[in-house]
Amino acid sequence: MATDGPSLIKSSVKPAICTTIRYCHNYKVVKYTIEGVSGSVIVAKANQKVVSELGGPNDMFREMQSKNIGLERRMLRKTADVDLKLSNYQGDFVAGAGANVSAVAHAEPAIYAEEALNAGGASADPDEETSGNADEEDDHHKVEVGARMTAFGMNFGMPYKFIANGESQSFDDAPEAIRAARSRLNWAQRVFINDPTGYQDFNEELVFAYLEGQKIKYHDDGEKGLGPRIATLSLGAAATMSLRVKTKYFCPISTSGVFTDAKPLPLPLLESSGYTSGFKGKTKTKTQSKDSYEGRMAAWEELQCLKQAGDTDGYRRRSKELPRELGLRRKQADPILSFHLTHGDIVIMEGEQIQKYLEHQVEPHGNLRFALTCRTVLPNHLTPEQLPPYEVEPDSGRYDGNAIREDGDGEAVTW
Ligand SMILES: O=C(O)CCC(=O)C(=O)O
Repeated sequence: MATDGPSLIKSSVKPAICTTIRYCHNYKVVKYTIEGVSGSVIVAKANQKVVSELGGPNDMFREMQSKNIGLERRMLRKTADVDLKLSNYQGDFVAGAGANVSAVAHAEPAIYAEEALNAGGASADPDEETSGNADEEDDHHKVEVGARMTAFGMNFGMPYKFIANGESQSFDDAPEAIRAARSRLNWAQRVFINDPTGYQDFNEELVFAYLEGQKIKYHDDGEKGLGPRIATLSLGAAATMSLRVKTKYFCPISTSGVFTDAKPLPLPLLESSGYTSGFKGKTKTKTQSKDSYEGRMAAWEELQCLKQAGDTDGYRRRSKELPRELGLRRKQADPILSFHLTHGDIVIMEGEQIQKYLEHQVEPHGNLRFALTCRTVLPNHLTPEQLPPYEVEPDSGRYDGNAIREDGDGEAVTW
């Protein structure tokens, strides 16, 4: 297992991941690319100069606690198109559902701020195994009407489909910290990804506030109608973010025991997720080699042939038979990547395949953490009724990173 270089806190990075590090504008920018999955996960670690910059993370964190920004544990919107994914935003329930977090944070903002930062830094155990949750894919079918989101949330700009219509607010009326986060995250995608052709202005910002014990369980952000880049600014307490391969791509068998027809991901990625090709399984009479990678690949190719030949019955029958023949057992993948996020850090997930093949969870460690996540909601994906009653103006792009520019930003180091 590799680590991301000299640092007090080590990330857990499995071998199928390539790590590149460079230093830029006082951020340590760590880029993870994953074998067989296009795109990348970029973690930009902020230093003291970054967090104390005028209008930067410290000022934003203070403002987020001193203004009422409408954070609530919101009811999940229940419509046919989001039904299956509602649990993306469900998790552990806390007392006082529906309460307004600003009121809590208002009580003693300064103490709260300090406690949250200290608790996050001191209590986190980044090398701890992330807890293997029950299969969230299955939870999708158990969503109850009236369920609330895990954390306290508020949305700005374009509406986001997990937030009820009419509950998003214009950036124009938002506190400065919200607008500043959007601007900084737009800057971050320009500077840290450095691919002008892929740039799309973020037009939506979902703010989550996590109080003690709240977290967001494994989910993906790959909803239809979103641009391929998602960027989050962390404020306050530390957190551990983990990514793992989705169960259906780790083990090609559905909950109902049918072969899930997707080309197997590269073996090193599966092995990094805890898969052992051709493990020895015991039957009553003999020890058999089961669930080999070659077997999975051959099964997938067989199904492609049946599909191409238009043999629907054969396809259906073999889809049911193959899991047993191959000795497949449904199993959740181990995380392939876990890293520690602290106050001021930025995470950018870039590329559709990151959302397609992987899912992520975030577990805060302190008393108060804000996650300000920006996305690009493609306007033509929304119906006229779903469009907000206000214009979402482009980000005026005020943030330019000049106050934290460093001479001689280092060469990238890759391994
Ligand atoms: O809390 C975070 O850092 C990320 C939140 C998240 O995963 C999401 O908004 O989809």
